[in-house]
Amino acid sequence: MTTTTTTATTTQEPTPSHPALIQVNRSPIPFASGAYSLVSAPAGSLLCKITGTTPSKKAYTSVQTGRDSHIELNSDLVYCNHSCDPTVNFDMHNMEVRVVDNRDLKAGEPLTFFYPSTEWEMDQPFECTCGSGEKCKGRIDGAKNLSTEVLGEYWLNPHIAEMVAEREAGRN
Ligand SMILES: C[S@@+](CC[C@H](N)C(=O)[O-])C[C@H]1O[C@@H](n2cnc3c(N)ncnc32)[C@H](O)[C@@H]1O
Repeated sequence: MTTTTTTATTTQEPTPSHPALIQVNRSPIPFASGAYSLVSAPAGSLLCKITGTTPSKKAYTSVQTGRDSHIELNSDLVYCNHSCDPTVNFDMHNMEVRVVDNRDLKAGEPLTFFYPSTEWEMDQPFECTCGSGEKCKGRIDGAKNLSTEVLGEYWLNPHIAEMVAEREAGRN
């Protein structure tokens, strides 16, 4: 008599870091995954504090926290993509993710921020696919190569605002 044993294989999803707040939609296409909001929240409100970070070198996953400092988020916040019409701000001085000031966030919307609001010169530039039409800036490589006028459309972290001011004064 022959016995056949079948072994079930399951793909284990990583444990969500923010199960009440963020849903990560994972794509088999490299760099095409994204974070989506599970909640609605008013403009300007605090969505979460940024915790559990570690200092790092500049990388496509890192976020700039100061002129010469970068961190790894070590959470599902890393899946927040860039948008030229973002839904949230990453405030790396107060370590907060807040809804943008000009509109409310609706459950189901992507959690996106304007990468040049934290990054001066990015490690891995890309052609933006945010789909924001005329608002889309095209190639995203950090604040350094965007005009002061364009940057003026967005909330900026203090380190980026400072570097823009220095550039204006001819020191950067
Ligand atoms: C920190 S990761 C964000 C999560 C990433 N989408 C993933 O699947 O791992 C940053 C990378 O995501 C991609 N990305 C983020 N926003 C994008 C956008 N608006 N257009 C095109 N690619 C984007 C770029 O490859 C970028 O280097």
